[in-house]
Amino acid sequence: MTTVLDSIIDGVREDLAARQEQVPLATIRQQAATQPPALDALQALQTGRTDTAGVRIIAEVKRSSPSKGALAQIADPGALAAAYQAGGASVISVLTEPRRFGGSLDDLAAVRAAVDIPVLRKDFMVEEYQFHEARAYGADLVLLIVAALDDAQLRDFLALTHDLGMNALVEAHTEEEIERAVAVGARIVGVNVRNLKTLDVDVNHYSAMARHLPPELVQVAESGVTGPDQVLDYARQGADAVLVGEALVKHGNPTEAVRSFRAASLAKEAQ
Ligand SMILES: O=C(O)c1ccccc1NCC(=O)[C@H](O)[C@H](O)COP(=O)(O)O
Repeated sequence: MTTVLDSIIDGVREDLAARQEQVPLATIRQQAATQPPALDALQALQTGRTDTAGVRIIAEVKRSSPSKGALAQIADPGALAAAYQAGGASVISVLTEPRRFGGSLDDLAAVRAAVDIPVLRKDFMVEEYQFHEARAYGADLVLLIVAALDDAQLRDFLALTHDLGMNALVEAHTEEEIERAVAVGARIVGVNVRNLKTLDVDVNHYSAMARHLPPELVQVAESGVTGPDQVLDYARQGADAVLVGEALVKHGNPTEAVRSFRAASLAKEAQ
């Protein structure tokens, strides 16, 4: 059966083939090599569970989604990202897939130019070219979706990511996917409570999966945040960082939204 994830990836491959015709791999590699070194996303996220600064927020620039359609008119993604940073975001996530998410590499470049914190290229990474492209457009961190890759690809792409000086958010949904992420040496593991095959979102899924996450890894709770209470809940389950899209792009005041999410997690120890 063809899943939503399969059909997204088919589109990604078609678009990628067109881009590779325009800009060959050798050229994009050269462009990547001219970028300043990637910022350290691992450091930006890794003490979210243990220090007193509260859970780290990965704030997303998300125009639309397969599950919800259009979410927000984002006229200036750089300005939105700067507003997130002003609220205390630790990392900015930029969806660059155009067909279902309305994103682009131009969005990534605009965000890179507007902030001085790490930037995640959030896309469906299935070929080497995309990793050089991510770096060429200023990404510090890329997404590796375990469900979209076999073990050899996961291992090779993680190594390539590190060779390029970037970090990877390795995204799992099931216990088996967490085991695969750990086995290839992931340093930052996300549990997406959205099932990318069915699009079902179940925020309680995080607590069911969190117990399988090795404590030494950076742990990220992804999706399903509607307000500060959910951020606090993920923080209580041990998340170092929480990735938020829809709730932030729909909020009228993105700086205040990030600030309130961050502040909510500080209540973790209070009860
Ligand atoms: O958002 C979707 O509908 C979606 C569908 C298929 C694959 C990926 C999808 N979203 C990517 C994400 O995981 C989210 O953008 C991210 O975790 C933020 O989620 P949310 O805060 O629930 O917008």
